[in-house]
Amino acid sequence: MEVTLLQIDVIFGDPDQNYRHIEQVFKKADLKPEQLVILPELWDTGYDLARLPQIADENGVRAQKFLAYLAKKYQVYLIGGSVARQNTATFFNTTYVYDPDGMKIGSYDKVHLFRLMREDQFLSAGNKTLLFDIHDFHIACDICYDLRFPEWFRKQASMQANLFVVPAQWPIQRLDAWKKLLQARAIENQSYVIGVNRVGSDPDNQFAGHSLVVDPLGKVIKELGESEEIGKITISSDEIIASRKEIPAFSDRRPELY
Ligand SMILES: O=C(O)CCC(=O)C(=O)O
Repeated sequence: MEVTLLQIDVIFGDPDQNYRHIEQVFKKADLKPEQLVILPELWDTGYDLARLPQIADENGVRAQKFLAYLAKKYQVYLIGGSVARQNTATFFNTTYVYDPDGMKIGSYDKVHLFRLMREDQFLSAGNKTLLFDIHDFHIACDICYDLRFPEWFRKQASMQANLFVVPAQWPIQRLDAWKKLLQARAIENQSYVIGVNRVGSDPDNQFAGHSLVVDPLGKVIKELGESEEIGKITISSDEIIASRKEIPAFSDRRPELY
């Protein structure tokens, strides 16, 4: 499966500009039909959480229309990073996923809220997994801070996930943790992990970039830099089968002891 990572900057609190920017990025991304395309976290508003009542997307209507249009126009599978979604008086950090006909595959609300960036004060947490098949991969959607919760990933792996996609706004001062956690989740679940981070800064943080693709052995097979960049890679489910055959860690578990 061919994958395109759209590592972009996000303009703080300005959805109109961010929508325009993404349209431009798609134009120059040289996308091929049936590819998987991935955006970063909160690409519409950034972390302007205090202004969510003014700028969040009511019921995600605008984002869903836009992402469906892009998926159909470019004939790609699209994991649409995440957007700030308003549901009456409540706000969520929500991923939408589309197929090449522009049909929605599903949505995911970020489950673990990141206190350091005040998500707990402004957002509500989701409580459901999102798993779906694209080509021969069983994909789980996670968002940024979810990466710190191995139990959550293991639960998805036990539901047959073998590719984890993690859109993020991960700050640069914890770049080491970003890379190591992506690798750890890949190794312990013998799965691919793809992290798509934003670049640039907002009033509180500078973001790390370094979007990463990690193979089921934990090897980094693609790493982007610290500027806007379009990353491309081909991944194969044969690698998952081979690594699980060589080291059958799933069947060697002793759940009765844990
Ligand atoms: O866990 C971290 O260090 C970063 C998490 C984060 O930035 C987020 O969830 O938005």
